[in-house]
Amino acid sequence: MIAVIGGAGYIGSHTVKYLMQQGKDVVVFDNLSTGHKEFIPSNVPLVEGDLANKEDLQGLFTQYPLIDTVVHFAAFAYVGESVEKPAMYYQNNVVNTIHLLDMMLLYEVKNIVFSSTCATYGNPIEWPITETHPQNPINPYGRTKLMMEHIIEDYSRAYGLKFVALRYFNAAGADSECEIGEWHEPESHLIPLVLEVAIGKRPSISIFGGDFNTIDGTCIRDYIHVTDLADAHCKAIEYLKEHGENLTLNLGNGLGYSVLEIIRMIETVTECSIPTVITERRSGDPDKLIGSAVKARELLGWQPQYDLEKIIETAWQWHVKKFGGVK
Ligand SMILES: NC(=O)c1ccc[n+]([C@@H]2O[C@H](COP(=O)([O-])OP(=O)(O)OC[C@H]3O[C@@H](n4cnc5c(N)ncnc54)[C@H](O)[C@@H]3O)[C@@H](O)[C@H]2O)c1
Ligand SMILES: O=c1ccn([C@@H]2O[C@H](COP(=O)(O)OP(=O)(O)O[C@H]3O[C@H](CO)[C@H](O)[C@H](O)[C@H]3O)[C@@H](O)[C@H]2O)c(=O)[nH]1
Repeated sequence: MIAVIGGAGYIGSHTVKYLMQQGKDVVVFDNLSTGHKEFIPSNVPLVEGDLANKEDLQGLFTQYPLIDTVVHFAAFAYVGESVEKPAMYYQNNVVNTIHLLDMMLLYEVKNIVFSSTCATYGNPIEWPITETHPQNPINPYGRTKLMMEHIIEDYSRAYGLKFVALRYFNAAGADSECEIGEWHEPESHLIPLVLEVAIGKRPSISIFGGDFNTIDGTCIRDYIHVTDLADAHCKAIEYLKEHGENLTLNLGNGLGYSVLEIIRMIETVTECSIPTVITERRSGDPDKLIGSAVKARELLGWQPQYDLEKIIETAWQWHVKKFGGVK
């Protein structure tokens, strides 16, 4: 059985849906701090609990003794907030994750798939970024994730835990059946914010900086569909069971798009014109993040299915369904 920690959140809920479609046995553990109960399929049990409380975790592992694998999404993930409130981030992303690891050891659960991030690379020095690229995160959020990568490695060496650490690039898009999608409160990610302009909820999109060292002066990112991420998790779980070998993998499409290119693609897909305002840079934004996912393709046989247009189409369908009609 697979315990999905943070399974009511954006990437977690898409992974739960995908795992169920693959016939896996799943239980969700979530405190619903940023997740949504309605994102969990009715046939999947939810243990409402907080990683901060070891008793809640004991409850999970005693109630579901068949758990042999944990997929761990639960974390705080706003870069800006992590700069203002680092204590909150170190507590939830590091201390609370250590609780989870300790409880896994106590209940002899040996396999973990961990959500890491391209934010652990900081300002890259070469592209595409491979897994061996130096990791020098430039904000507390990225540092919490890098610390957890190291802690998990140490637990593996000393206590025999087996792990796959997945460094996602920019997760985007929604379930193609439009049952679930991206719903962060507050929303800070580019694509959903631009879609809010398209549905008339905001007058314009702020472009955070027009003087980056890129083709058009705006930041370049590697966007990867959330269902492609879900598929990679499923393959990572199978890999751990078959090979019992630790892995650290980038998950991205290997293609970079600037903020302006994203806005143009959204204008094409939505057939709406998007007013833009160039503002100050947001602190901690590297110019360009483009990942190499060659290792994930080779070792997991992972093949992303969604290009940028499909990513935006699914995000748009979900956005209109969830947040209202077109202006
Ligand atoms: N969204 C991205 O682009 C992106 C990119 C790279 C990495 N990540 C990582 O992926 C993971 C999931 O991101 P997301 O966008 O789905 O976030 P999310 O906020 O939608 O999901 C996180 C889930 O964890 C739960 N949670 C948080 N703290 C908890 C706790 N103490 N106890 C129990 N449950 C708790 C929340 O309620 C929520 O359901 C995070 O670890 C994030 O750092 C996300
Ligand atoms: O209103 C906005 C929002 C974003 N952006 C720009 O759009 C790009 C993408 O920004 P997002 O906020 O959508 O995503 P990030 O690139 O900041 O993603 C980072 O934060 C995520 C956590 O939510 C993940 O961890 C990810 O790995 C990490 O790189 C950035 O250049 C950002 O400056 C704007 O110009 N205007």
